[in-house]
Amino acid sequence: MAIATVNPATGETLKTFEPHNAGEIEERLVRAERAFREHRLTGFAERSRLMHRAADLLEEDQDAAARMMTTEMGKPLAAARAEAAKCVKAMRWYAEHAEAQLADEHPAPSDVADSGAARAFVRYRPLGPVLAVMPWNFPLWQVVRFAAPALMAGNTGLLKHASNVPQTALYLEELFRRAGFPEGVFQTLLVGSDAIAGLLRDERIVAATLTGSEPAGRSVASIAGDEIKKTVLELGGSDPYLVLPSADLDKAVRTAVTARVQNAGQSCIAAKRFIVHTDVYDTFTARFVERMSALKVGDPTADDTDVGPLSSAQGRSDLEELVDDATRRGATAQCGGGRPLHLPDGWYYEPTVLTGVTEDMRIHREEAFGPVASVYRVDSLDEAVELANGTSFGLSSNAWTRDSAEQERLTRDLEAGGVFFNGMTASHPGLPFGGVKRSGYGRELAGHGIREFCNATTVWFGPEE
Ligand SMILES: O=CCCC(=O)O
Repeated sequence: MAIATVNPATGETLKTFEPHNAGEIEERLVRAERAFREHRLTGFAERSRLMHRAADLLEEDQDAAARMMTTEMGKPLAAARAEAAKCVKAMRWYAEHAEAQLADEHPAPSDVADSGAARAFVRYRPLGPVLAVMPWNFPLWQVVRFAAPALMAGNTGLLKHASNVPQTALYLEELFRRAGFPEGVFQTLLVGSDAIAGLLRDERIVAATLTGSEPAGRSVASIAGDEIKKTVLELGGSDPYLVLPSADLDKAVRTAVTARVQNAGQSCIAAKRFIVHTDVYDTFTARFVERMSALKVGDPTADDTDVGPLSSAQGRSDLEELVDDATRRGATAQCGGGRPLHLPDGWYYEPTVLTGVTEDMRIHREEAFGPVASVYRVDSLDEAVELANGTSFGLSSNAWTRDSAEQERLTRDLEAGGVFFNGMTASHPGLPFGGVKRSGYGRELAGHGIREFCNATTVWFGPEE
């Protein structure tokens, strides 16, 4: 895939970029390693000062950065502005909390004595240059949620961003440089995915993080595993959204729409499978279809647009195939189900609600990366849990119930990295984020995220001290 900015609203190629050649990649690896030697020795106060500066700069750039994202991957401008603001918040959050999160840990005195030590503690030390392979769907946020903790911990970062967001990738490198981070602390590699294997095998790269598809995760994890290098993987999701009889139905319907069509449905944590108890199924489905049909699909730069184009022609045809497969096998599109006729240019797809989805349909098993919801009817909580867990994914989950016994049961039984009650899944700097099963492993954000790329070093002093 060429490294290029192609406007998803028009299909027009706006700018193309030459990939870095072998020499340019080598220069960046040298710089990353050299920068790590210095950066690991800087204190938290200095790193925090620089991270705050990066946050301030991004805040000043919010509008321009948002326009860049909208042009490169098609999200509505308001959503792009919100993404930039979320990055600012996360940078400030790590600037303020990293030191406490990486403070020395002191084991129980009885365990220290039992180990024969006069004293012992755990220190979190940085690992080195980390490769970040990142996707286009949240082109700033996916990177910042890696970079803010990684840089605050004393690591250096090398970004291989998706090939359709090169301007955002270069902007991020420039942002950290303008903030004052020394040369080499954060760099963008303009390379295709064919360069990833070589980077992972390079001894200067010590670890990797990837947000992307399951095949991409498998490939990165297998090479990194072969090299005995730590990885964090955040892969796809097909999050369930349970609606049970005690739900506040108005809120459950309104939130369901946002949860499904955020980012034109191109979010790993978007709710995708709506599992609705039979007592409220008819009302929920009718109101959900009504609201999904009323969404305004169109120009992502217009203020009143709810749903922009999908990011690529390929993304749209993948989605079309899933929906066509389902309807061919007997599912019903209660609304949508195709391209909006009034938008012949650009990669638009209508908000779609499918009912009658069955196990033999691809959409039942695969991630629908676009504004397409599958609604299922269930007769009991047991059936809802079984259906919710009947997927290879386990990123997050949502449940609408005001019954505390049901909440307890779902907290115990839903196979996912998150269980969100009476609201929709959203990431937050202070809450760990990640999945189980084929949605990946490891955690981003919060203290869990910053410690992923640290060496938890046991420091032990014998009695002779
Ligand atoms: O695509 C997954 C990440 C979405 C988010 O963090 O809001």
